[in-house]
Amino acid sequence: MEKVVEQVVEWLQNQVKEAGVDGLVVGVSGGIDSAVVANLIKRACPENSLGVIMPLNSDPKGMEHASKVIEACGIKGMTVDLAETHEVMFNQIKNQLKDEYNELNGKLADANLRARLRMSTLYTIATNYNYLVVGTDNAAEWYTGYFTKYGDGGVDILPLVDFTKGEVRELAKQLGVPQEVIDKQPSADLWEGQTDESEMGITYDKIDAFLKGESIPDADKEIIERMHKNSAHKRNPLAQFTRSN
Ligand SMILES: Nc1ncnc2c1ncn2[C@@H]1O[C@H](COP(=O)(O)OP(=O)(O)OC[C@H]2O[C@@H]([n+]3cccc(C(=O)O)c3)[C@H](O)[C@@H]2O)[C@@H](O)[C@H]1O
Ligand SMILES: Nc1ncnc2c1ncn2[C@@H]1O[C@H](COP(=O)(O)OP(=O)(O)OP(=O)(O)O)[C@@H](O)[C@H]1O
Ligand SMILES: [Mg+2]
Repeated sequence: MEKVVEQVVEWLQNQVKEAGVDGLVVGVSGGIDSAVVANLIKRACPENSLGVIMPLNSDPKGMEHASKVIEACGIKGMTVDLAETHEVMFNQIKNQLKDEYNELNGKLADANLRARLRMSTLYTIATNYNYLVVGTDNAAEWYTGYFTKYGDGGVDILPLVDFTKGEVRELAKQLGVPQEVIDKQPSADLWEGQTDESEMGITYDKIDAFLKGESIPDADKEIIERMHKNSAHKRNPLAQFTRSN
């Protein structure tokens, strides 16, 4: 695992060099994926790496975990609370929609706006420091499209995209991520009580097994293949939709 860590760190350093930037920034949620990325960017750019905590009426325990992650890896930290910004923006949009506001679609739109406000915050900070925005999507999230287009999917580089969720857990152990962060249920934290596996209707273990070419029940395979097909537009945004293609 240490060898794998070294390879990813070297890759990150090359990305910084090739882009001609000065460092790297990531949003730190208190979840395992961003904890791993925070550790990796600290190793890649010890003096020029930043973790941003962006609470948005978030679970306080998660924010506590985010602070612990930043402390444990020694990365520079910053907090930008987005609750007020989100409330103002969502209410203004809702007021304009008036009686055409759709409660059901509105819940998802609200959740995705949260992810997109975080993306905007990270780019504002990245531009200030001349850093790249580092994404946290792993292979399971990327394949299924379980991320918000131009939200947490709106990033410059994706160091974990080749690693299954299980492999991310191995990396987390190797990097000394706090055990409580490793052990908790993955959650996008976009609404109260949300967990990735309950929303997707499938476990990460099953998605990982599928990605490794192992056999899984047909019903699970169908879920994964449906998610993959429906999210093709997210993995290659614009390339297939420009008129020149
Ligand atoms: N065929 C197509 N061609 C081109 N564009 C297409 C399209 N179909 C939809 N679209 C566009 O894409 C939009 C839908 O995509 P998107 O906005 O991403 O929204 P959507 O995929 O509906 O929702 C995002 C999902 O990712 C989850 N998520 C988000 C953030 C973080 C995490 C996490 O794990 O932490 C998880 C979230 O809980 C939710 O299940 C549509 O509103 C439309 O604008
Ligand atoms: N409150 C937050 N503060 C800062 N960044 C956040 C916050 N919530 C989400 N993010 C960013 O969005 C990314 C996507 O969230 P996601 O839940 O997939 O990853 P995670 O929380 O790191 O791990 P897990 O999937 O195990 O919960 C996070 O990794 C992080 O970069
Ligand atoms: Mg999370």
